[in-house]
Amino acid sequence: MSNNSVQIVAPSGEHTFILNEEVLKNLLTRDDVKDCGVVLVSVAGAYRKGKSFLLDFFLRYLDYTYNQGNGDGKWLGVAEQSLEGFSWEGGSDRHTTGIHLWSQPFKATLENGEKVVILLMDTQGTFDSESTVKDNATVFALSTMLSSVLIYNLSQNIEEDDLQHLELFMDYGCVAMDKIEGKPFQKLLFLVRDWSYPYDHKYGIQGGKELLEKRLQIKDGQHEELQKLRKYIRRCFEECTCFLMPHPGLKVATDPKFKGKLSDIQPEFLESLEELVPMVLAPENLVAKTINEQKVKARDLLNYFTSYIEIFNSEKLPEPTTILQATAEANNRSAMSEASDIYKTLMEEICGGSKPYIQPDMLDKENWKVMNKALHSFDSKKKMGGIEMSATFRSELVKELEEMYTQLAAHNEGKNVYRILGTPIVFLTIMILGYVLGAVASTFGIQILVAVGEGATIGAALMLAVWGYTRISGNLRDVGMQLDDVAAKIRNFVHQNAFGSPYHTASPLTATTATYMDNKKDS
Ligand SMILES: Nc1nc2c(ncn2[C@@H]2O[C@H](COP(=O)(O)OP(=O)(O)OP(=O)(O)O)[C@@H](O)[C@H]2O)c(=O)[nH]1
Ligand SMILES: [Mg+2]
Repeated sequence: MSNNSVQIVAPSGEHTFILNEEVLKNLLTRDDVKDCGVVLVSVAGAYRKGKSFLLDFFLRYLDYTYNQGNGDGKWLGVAEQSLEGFSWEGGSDRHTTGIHLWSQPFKATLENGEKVVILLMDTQGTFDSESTVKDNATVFALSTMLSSVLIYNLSQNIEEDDLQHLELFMDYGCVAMDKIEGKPFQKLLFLVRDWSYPYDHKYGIQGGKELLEKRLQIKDGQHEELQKLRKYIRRCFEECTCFLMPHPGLKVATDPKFKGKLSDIQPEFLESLEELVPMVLAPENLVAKTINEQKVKARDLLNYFTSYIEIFNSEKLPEPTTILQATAEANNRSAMSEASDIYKTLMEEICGGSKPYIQPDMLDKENWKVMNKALHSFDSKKKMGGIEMSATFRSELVKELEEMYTQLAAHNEGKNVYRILGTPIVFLTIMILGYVLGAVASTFGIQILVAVGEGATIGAALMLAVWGYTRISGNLRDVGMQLDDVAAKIRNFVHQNAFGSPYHTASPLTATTATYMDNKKDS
């Protein structure tokens, strides 16, 4: 595997986080990736509990299955191979900081035919000695909000405080549930490492389900807060499950020279991996990210990352309503950038750089059609935040498209040979006509017309010479512009008399913001 992990969110000293937007953009807006759905698998939880180590087995599976196209189940690799990918190591101090993604999105097709990319996310462990509550909440929030599968990595058991760390999101989910369609999050997998009681509940998914059932049970006499938390965990996630992992053996846990060789790992740990990893990543088990029942595309993720980082950096700990607001804004912004992309692509085909000049009136009509298509794409997306928020983003979109059109129209004008050469053509034409008139008039001996013809020829030649001088030297620019003006007036006069309308080169925006807004009301 020639790829590596990239740190997309980095701690910045002041207990805030910096988004590495450039790297994330390169990853998510690649042409072959940006329009795909996203399966984002994130592993979060306390530090030093084998999160990065586990993800490297996920990588092996993805590489074997999706890059090499194998399906024979022999993805674990050979006994003596070291385990590489996301950086992991032994020791008591925290290792991973911020948030990392694997630099290669793996491509897959869901059973419904939808194309997706699978992204793996490794996160900074919570509760190390250097992080504040807010640092932990930020990393955990980003994992929860952005992933379609959240693997909550726990050590030995599911304890009450493990559940309480989910509380912020359950409050968010509770606020969100009234405002959005569907459940706020997709899949939550409690992964219990070093499970030591297989005689109570067996290793694997079955034992995990039994344990989770017990831990999420609502009992009489239980504190109201505990009951509420349990109810919401189930209500906020479409699927909530648990897996019990055996201890990997002393070499893994205590040997500083351990490099991840399979031969050094307890066989029952490897057997559990063979059950766990395909359960998350096999083609038939992939869960794509949705928000408000809408598929989230790779490029949309960028908007969500940006919005969430902003609120988590700017407030002490954001209120659930603020998180919801940020989600709704990112959701509208995604619809907006998709519409704007549609406009750009379609207009590029009509008047892009390599396309020839197009009549301004025609361009205006095409713009009207394309703009309506783009706005239709925005309008037809199910959006969060209500009509008012969507109307604000819509008018921002219209403004953006109009600005793009002004630039495109100006660029189109730049290709108009007649406009560039308009002034000299007018003066040259007058010179030729004057000369012809003089010649014809002299044949018939009409002296007055001879004088007019010669006067026109000399006058036009003089104007042409002065115009040429102003353009070449850059001096007397006002005079040059006045001559352009004279030529334009003559041209318009002729056009008006010949075709009944003046010749115009500038392309006025006939479709204004108000017109588009009216259009929306009608539709
Ligand atoms: N006991 C135990 N140790 C494990 C397990 N999996 C990995 N380890 C060991 O745990 C140590 C830490 O592994 P990492 O993957 O770096 O842990 P992490 O959770 O990513 O740690 P941070 O990045 O600091 O949050 C390594 O020495 C691994 O060999 C496990 O299931 N049980
Ligand atoms: Mg780690």
